[in-house]
Amino acid sequence: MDDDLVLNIVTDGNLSLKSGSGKKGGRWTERLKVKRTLKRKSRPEDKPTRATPVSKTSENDRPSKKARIDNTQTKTTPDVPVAQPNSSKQARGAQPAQLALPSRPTQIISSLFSYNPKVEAPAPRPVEAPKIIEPSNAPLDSSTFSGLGLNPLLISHLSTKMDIQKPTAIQRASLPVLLSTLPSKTSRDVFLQSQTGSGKTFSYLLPIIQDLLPLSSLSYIDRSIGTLAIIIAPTRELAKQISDVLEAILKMRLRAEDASTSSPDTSTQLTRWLVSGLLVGGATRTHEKARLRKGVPILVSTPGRLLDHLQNTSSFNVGKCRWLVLDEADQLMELGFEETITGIIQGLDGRRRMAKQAMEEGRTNEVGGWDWERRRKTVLCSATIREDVQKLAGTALSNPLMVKATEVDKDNKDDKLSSNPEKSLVIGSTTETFTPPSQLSQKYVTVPLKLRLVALVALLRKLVAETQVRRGAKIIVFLSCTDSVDFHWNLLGGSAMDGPEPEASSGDSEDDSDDNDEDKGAKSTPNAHPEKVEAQCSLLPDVTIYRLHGSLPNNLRLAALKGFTGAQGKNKPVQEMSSILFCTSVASRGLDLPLVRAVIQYDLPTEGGATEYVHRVGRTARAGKGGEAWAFVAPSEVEWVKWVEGKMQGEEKNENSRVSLTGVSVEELLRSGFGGGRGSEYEQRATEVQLAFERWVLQNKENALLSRKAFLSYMRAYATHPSSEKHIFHIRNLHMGHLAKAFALRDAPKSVKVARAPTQKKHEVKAKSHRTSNKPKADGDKEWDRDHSGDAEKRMQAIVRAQGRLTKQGGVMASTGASEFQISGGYDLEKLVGR
Ligand SMILES: Nc1ncnc2c1ncn2[C@@H]1O[C@H](COP(=O)(O)OP(=O)(O)OP(=O)(O)O)[C@@H](O)[C@H]1O
Repeated sequence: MDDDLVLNIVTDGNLSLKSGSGKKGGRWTERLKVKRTLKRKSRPEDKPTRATPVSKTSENDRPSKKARIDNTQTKTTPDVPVAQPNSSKQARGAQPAQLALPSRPTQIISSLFSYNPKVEAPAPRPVEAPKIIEPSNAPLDSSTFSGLGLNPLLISHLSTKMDIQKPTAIQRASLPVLLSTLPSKTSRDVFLQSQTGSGKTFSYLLPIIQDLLPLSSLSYIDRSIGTLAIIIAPTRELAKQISDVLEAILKMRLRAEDASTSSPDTSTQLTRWLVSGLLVGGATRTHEKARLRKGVPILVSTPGRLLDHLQNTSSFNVGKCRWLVLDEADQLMELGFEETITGIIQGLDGRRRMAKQAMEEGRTNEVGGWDWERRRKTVLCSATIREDVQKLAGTALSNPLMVKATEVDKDNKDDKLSSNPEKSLVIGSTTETFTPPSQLSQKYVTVPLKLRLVALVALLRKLVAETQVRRGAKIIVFLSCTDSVDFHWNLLGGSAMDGPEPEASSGDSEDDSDDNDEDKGAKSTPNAHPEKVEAQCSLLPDVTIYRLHGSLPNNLRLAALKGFTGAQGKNKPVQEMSSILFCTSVASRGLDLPLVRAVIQYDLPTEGGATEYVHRVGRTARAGKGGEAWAFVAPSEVEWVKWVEGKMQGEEKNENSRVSLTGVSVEELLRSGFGGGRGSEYEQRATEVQLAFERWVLQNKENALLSRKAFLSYMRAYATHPSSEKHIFHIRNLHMGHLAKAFALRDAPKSVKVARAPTQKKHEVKAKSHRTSNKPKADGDKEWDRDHSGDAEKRMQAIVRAQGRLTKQGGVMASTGASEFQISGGYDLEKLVGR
């Protein structure tokens, strides 16, 4: 028997020591070690107790003794009787004699509540009268759409059909500029910058529609005029969302209800030629070409697909295009679309020149009278003015005006904007800070690694319970990688408190690694329900759980979003449906998911730092509504709180506008999630939940693989925090054994080594030093590493970046992964390779 096993087993004081003391042979040091161990075990005061927290939280602080878990043994917790797993090793009868287990063996599992690093209690919140915080992105009472010059047909439609009564600050600032009837040659491009959820979409859609609407009174204008406005969005989801809003506006009545009105805008008979179209790939090219040939006056598209049609679809009539909108510019840049956009602008210019020339030379059947002098107006929208966004603005915009909600707000008070729109508009503010809406309540909880999973469940239960009484709760949980999303979604959807007894080992034991891969299912699909995105969880009754990430096919991604927002509610109204979305950062930008009550950053952003944090929390507290943001912070990451507050605060020293996160203790959270009860009752309930999760992982090899994969991908994602954040997020600060608990594993998977970029390898080597075993890597792990060496999300971004580069350079693409990520379809890449 291995000495380590004896040393690390927490035993019952009544256990017989006899059999273990009879060790014969081996070196004398080993014999002495065994003797001492057994002696220690016989002293009751040496038994580890639950209330033995080990202190310190600083960088290299690790619990002085790790509660090693041995999944080859049967084990017990101090409090909770546990179902008996049939680990394969145990099934082979390797240990019982030496351990002299009680006749009805119970399982020993390291307690969730012992050996955690001490976490400093959050500073007590000062008791002060509740402040009334003015929402910073809400519609304004002081302004009306008609005062801004919006067409009465649009105003009436917004008000009666879309419940939009007053403009938001960015709409009040931008509409006068974008609706302005300045001479066409002097009209300027616009950079729209405003907080998340402040209504940027209406800010450009309304002016576009108002501009094109008068054409509807010309009898000879129909769809064959081609595309007059193009809106580019970085992802399919976003493009679809914009297209839905556009369609909703275009359903407007084309005649005022009171047709007797004297307004020329409302009395003229308008034709319904103004329709929208969506180009995002996925549909067959022939089908898309047919739609373009018919004519799509307002087009919403992702960049790659648009460039493809500009280069290859001759019937794409876009020579008269008057508007180009680049939405979510910061994400367009992050995904490497800069060169694609340059290509699009060149393509549009080229088509315009050709169309004009054809007209001048009489080579076209089109009717004359088009204002060819009018230049195309480009609008760039972004929540941030980062350097790369400014770079894009420099390329795409000509002589731009910057419209910012706050600055123009100040000016509006003096009534200056309407008379001189350019006065307050400056480009290139360098002291820019990016803050969430003021009414958003931001909280953080410092959670020891072992408690992460149960703390997440507790928080979800708390948030659901708080809102379910009155209305449905919609909660978004951000995770760092696709594997982790799949695991958590499957785990919550699959585990049951009274779940079945496990049938197989977790796949972490030595025995598994000796097995043939095919036998143990290592090659089976790791995702238990590859075609599903919807699940129910017994711990969260009446709540539907969805998942969303870049590796899901497009139809499932859209189904997840639709389901989450409640569009599929059967018996209940949308606002009463409770749902939770587990997702990666793919859902962090631009998506407007109505009624989101809370955003949980279970994993803090690995890329994008504070900006990404603000984008993610911006999925709630939209358009002046309330919302909560929760961040899970590990004990070694506490410095992050001050760091992110500082980033959001910027150079602003005004105490009244302080951006701060409120600390909540993990005990308080667990109590509220698992029922207050007396004393530490919540600990017992949390432990039961943890055990139910661990049983689920032990239940079959597929679950075990999901869990291990998620653990390893999490580690890889963690290692990608930029070097400027390494003082907060360093892999060496993570206790592997404790982290394993957060993936319902009873021990850390044996390998985190993956063939990756050199910088990452460095971290992985360090991570390896924390492994509980130095034994050679199991074959199964090698196989796994080879097959899953990259996090899907990262690969997606790399492919998209490469695509952006290749568009311009005509380089060679080694792999065509686009279809895997459904970004722009394999065809685009094949074509690029061919060029
Ligand atoms: N004037 C308004 N009154 C009420 N609600 C509005 C108004 N304008 C927009 N909204 C709503 O506000 C929400 C956010 O709008 P939108 O998605 O355009 O924000 P955004 O500024 O683009 O946010 P992000 O930067 O996160 O993409 C939407 O649900 C929209 O319907």
